[in-house]
Amino acid sequence: MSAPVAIPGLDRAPTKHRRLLDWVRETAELTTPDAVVWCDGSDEEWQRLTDQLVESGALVRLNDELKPNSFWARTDPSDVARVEERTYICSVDESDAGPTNNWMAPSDMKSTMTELYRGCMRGRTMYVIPFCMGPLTAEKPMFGVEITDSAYVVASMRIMARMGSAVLDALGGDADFVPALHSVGAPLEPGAEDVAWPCSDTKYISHFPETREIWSFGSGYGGNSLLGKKCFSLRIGSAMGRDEGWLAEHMLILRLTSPEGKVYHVTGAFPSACGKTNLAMLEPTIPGWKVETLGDDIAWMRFGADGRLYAVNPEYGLFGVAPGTDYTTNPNAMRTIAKGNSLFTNVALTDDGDIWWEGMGEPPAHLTDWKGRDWTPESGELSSHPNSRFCTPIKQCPILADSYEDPNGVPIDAILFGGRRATTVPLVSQSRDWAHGVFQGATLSSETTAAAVGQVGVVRRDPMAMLPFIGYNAGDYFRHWIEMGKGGGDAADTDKLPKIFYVNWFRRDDDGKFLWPGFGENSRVLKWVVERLEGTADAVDTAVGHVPTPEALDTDGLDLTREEVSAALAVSDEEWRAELPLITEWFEKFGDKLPGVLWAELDALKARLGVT
Ligand SMILES: O=C(O)CSc1cccnc1C(=O)O
Ligand SMILES: [Mn+2]
Repeated sequence: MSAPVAIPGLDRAPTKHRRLLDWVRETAELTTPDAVVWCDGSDEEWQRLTDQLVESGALVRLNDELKPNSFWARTDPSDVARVEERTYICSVDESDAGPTNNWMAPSDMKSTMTELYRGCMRGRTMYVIPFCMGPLTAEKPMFGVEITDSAYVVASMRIMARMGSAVLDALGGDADFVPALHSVGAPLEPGAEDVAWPCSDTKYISHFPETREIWSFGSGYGGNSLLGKKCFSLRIGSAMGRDEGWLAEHMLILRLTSPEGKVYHVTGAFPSACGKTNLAMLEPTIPGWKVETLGDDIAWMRFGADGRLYAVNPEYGLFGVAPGTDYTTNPNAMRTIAKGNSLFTNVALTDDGDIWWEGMGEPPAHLTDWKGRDWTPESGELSSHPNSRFCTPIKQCPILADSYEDPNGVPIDAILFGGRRATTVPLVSQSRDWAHGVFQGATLSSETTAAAVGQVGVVRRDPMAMLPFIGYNAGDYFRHWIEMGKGGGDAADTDKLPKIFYVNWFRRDDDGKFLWPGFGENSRVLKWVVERLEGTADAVDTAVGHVPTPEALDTDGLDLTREEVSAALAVSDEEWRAELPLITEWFEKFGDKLPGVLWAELDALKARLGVT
């Protein structure tokens, strides 16, 4: 039995949690950091870490007058987005990962990654971050512990999740937690000068659903390293939901209040960088309507005793796409970041110590771009990376709903599935019933964005906007959605289920011009959704669901002709007949895993389109 390794900080663990202590020790002995720090989430810790990051050149402190207690970071240009081709679901059986996930046998992945982790934290500090996804007051708090060698990750996790001493205390001596191991994969040789953004060309973002573990190596950025977000709350969370009868979804949550004072809650699933944050923080353009935010990216939905589906946002911050965000497109996001306490990554830095990105109107005469270079409007390049992000506390959002911290969540009245299609998909349609809504979600299609490495603008299936985040076989995931449609809680009544709608803000005319103004005007679509819930709005029964008549949509004050509104709402049977073989090809990927009810929905669509 080798003598326990003496690593400073390892034995100053402020916990008696045996499994946690053993895991931290094993990891320290494998990765051999110079020190271990148990993160407490305090202001002092934030100050110490950000000072250290500024000192190392990883962060630039912004002008306190302009963005108090906020910082600018630049990644290595090779580490700018989620790496889907290096993201793995390592289920015991390959069939449980399914055709939309990369798979490696758990034992093989662990052997491979153990060798990568061996000594990888040399010269660095190993931080232990106890965190909780969702309120600590939940009946069953969803604990995680992230081990990382990145102080940037610690600072970001303090914004994005409940973390530190309060979580460690709540963990007690034996609470369950999801162990999440992260390293930037860049050991620091003695005397070597550190780089501002350490990372590795070798990247693995691996998930072990059966044992609820996460192992990440080589990337310091976003969903690859803030492991409470996509890795825990969606990929591991979705497997938990499958096993326990709830849903972990890539959805915003908003509260909508009508002029009459009636309150509705809406969740919306939109692919990455397709406007979830904007919709979650919407400023309605129609009088008397109010939107309040509960979350912009992730929703956990469970049945309440009353048989309604209740949603909670497990996150504590907003990690939004910066470019395109400004006081016209998302004033509430701008007001949130204006309060400070935020991190900005891969945006541009102004000469007076503020941030700037494309979409903020006229650019300053000079900027420092996301690569650290001098930039002028004549540079001919973007000042900010398309996937650059603001990371800011959700509590600073001026329209945060007062029910945000309710551990039971809010009752959902409507679910929106949002695609990003230039053609074919109408502005909004209501599903015929739950099964048809699941069919709409399962066949959601979108043009790809910069949120993930790869080509932009390619149309791909993105079921429930969860394609990169389903932690198991997508065919089983569709089945789980169908099962959820049987209702739950003490009053399992399908009438209590949310109604499902399919929206598309991105349709264009033949000249490529958007047919719908979007942004705050999307409140008009929310109004029609509510009126459908109340049974007061007209609709045309089309092959793809109930679509508003042009008159049923409140377009007062909009500079749109009736023809333009009709074009946005149009359902072309010919265009949808062209979709049929693509949907068939998509469904065939899942073989016998695909629920028969979805084949039946496709047959019904064919019949409505006059295809035998
Ligand atoms: O994680 C990243 O690097 C960007 S991707 C992302 C970040 C925040 C919220 N959602 C996403 C996404 O891809 O859906
Ligand atoms: Mn997202």
